[in-house]
Amino acid sequence: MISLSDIQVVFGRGTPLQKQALKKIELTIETGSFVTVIGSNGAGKSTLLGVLAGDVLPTAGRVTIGNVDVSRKPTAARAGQVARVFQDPLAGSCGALTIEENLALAAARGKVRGLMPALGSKRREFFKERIASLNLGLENRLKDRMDLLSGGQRQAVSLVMATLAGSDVLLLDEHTAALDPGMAEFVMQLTDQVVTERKLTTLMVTHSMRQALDYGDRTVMLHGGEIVLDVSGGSRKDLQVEDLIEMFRKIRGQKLDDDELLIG
Ligand SMILES: Nc1ncnc2c1ncn2[C@@H]1O[C@H](COP(=O)(O)OP(=O)(O)OP(=O)(O)O)[C@@H](O)[C@H]1O
Repeated sequence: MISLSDIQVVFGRGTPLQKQALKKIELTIETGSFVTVIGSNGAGKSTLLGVLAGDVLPTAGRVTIGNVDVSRKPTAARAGQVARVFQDPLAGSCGALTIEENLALAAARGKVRGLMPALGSKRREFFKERIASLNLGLENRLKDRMDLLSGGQRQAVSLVMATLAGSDVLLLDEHTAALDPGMAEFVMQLTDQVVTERKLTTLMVTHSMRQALDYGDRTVMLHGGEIVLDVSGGSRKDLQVEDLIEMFRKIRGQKLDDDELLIG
């Protein structure tokens, strides 16, 4: 279970640019739940993921993951517990390393570094099997550099990487936003499969209202650093994309800019 209690994040405290990105967030997420997170630009979505990943330490409040208080633990100390896939396909892997080198690094996340096991034939075979399950033919390209892959291929490999260290929590930060619609759909289906098979507790930030309702079992809307909507179960099943957009409009109290959300 993940629990956020009274989480506040203030950036640039005491400067003219001071910004309270999260205000007294209270959120409990059951183990294995898949939560979609929506909200307009600057609502605090990425900050929320950052608080869970450890790269944003809260100004106040408590974060627990699996009953362990991680509030003051930096990213490296949570690396074996929390995996993250970013919007930019170049962000979560190293382009200059080969696919298998990236996989080896991902598998070592959260473990004591130093004497890393060499990439022996057993490990190669294991990586090959995992990559073959993507059905993208990448199992024959394990020695290719990551930066030779398309954005969609890279996101697919990033999802495999996210599962290698045995993390229970998966954070997805608009991880399909930079892909063309066909590839975005492929990566979403893969995401759903990975989350279900591995029973991962997942938070997915998305600007797509369709994705927010089609995937996962709960939807949370942030606005101005606060949770303004939290739906699951029957009331979520009854929700249509149009209803969500209407709620968005009401909460914002103004007309939405076209780039603030995607209807599809
Ligand atoms: N490192 C930082 N320093 C100062 N302000 C920041 C920092 N990171 C985020 N902010 C501010 O905090 C607020 C919340 O930002 P955040 O990136 O969490 O929003 P978001 O909902 O993810 O937005 P978007 O959809 O545009 O990515 C914004 O006003 C943003 O400008």
